[in-house]
Amino acid sequence: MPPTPSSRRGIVLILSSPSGAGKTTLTRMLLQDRDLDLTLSISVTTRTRRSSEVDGIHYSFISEKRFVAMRDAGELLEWAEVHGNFYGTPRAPVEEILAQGRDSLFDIDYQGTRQVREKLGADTVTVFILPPSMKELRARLERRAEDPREAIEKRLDNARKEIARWKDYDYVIVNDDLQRAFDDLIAILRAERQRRPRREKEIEKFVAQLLSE
Ligand SMILES: Nc1nc2c(ncn2[C@@H]2O[C@H](COP(=O)(O)OP(=O)(O)O)[C@@H](O)[C@H]2O)c(=O)[nH]1
Ligand SMILES: Nc1ncnc2c1ncn2[C@@H]1O[C@H](COP(=O)(O)OP(=O)(O)O)[C@@H](O)[C@H]1O
Repeated sequence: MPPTPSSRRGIVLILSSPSGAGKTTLTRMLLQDRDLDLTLSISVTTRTRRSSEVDGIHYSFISEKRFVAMRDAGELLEWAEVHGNFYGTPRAPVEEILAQGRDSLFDIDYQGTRQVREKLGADTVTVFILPPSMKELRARLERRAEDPREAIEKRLDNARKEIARWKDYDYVIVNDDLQRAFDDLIAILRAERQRRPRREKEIEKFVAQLLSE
């Protein structure tokens, strides 16, 4: 029998970008494509919920007290303070998906990316999304109209610092045309799934069988 996709090692696909560059939009597109079989890691955050967000789907919105308790109990795979709020990735769901040889999708910042890479090494694939221009970044944040003015200004202030981290990533995509950016992401995922080290065990078995014919 040819190797099945589920017999390889799972990948943690990480998307990062400055706020407004489009990682949430691209994440939603990836999740809508059921054939890709990606599972979103739902972060916990102390940030206020936006009107478009649903608790437990986009984030789990928790108090700072609860966040600190989870962090101190070792329940977070990584965590960071971003734009004055705490964000973290619950560890257990990610471990479960990886153990099944399936892939998780993370929408986290560069500080969290570094921590995950230290812990999961070669099982991580990291992609940085850039906006086509600073003017367009501001326009997208204003069009999204989900944050108060001060929050938008804070995100724009932080954007230059975040953009400077592009060299920490395996891949960089400029999100100008959305469909083009999405197609590039899928190409990255497909190629990464075929990498020999992720499929070593299953291919070894398959080749042994081929050679025995
Ligand atoms: N380290 C870390 N960063 C996160 C996590 N969840 C979200 N973030 C990042 O926090 C930043 C702010 O996210 P959010 O409040 O949704 O704002 P947005 O980027 O403007 O949509 C983004 O850079 C996210 O990638 C997490 O669990 N851990
Ligand atoms: N390629 C694109 N062209 C135009 N608008 C876009 C593009 N990608 C995303 N947007 C819009 O920009 C805004 C910010 O995108 P979002 O995905 O929320 O960014 P992030 O999660 O990185 O903060 C949203 O209103 C989204 O619809």
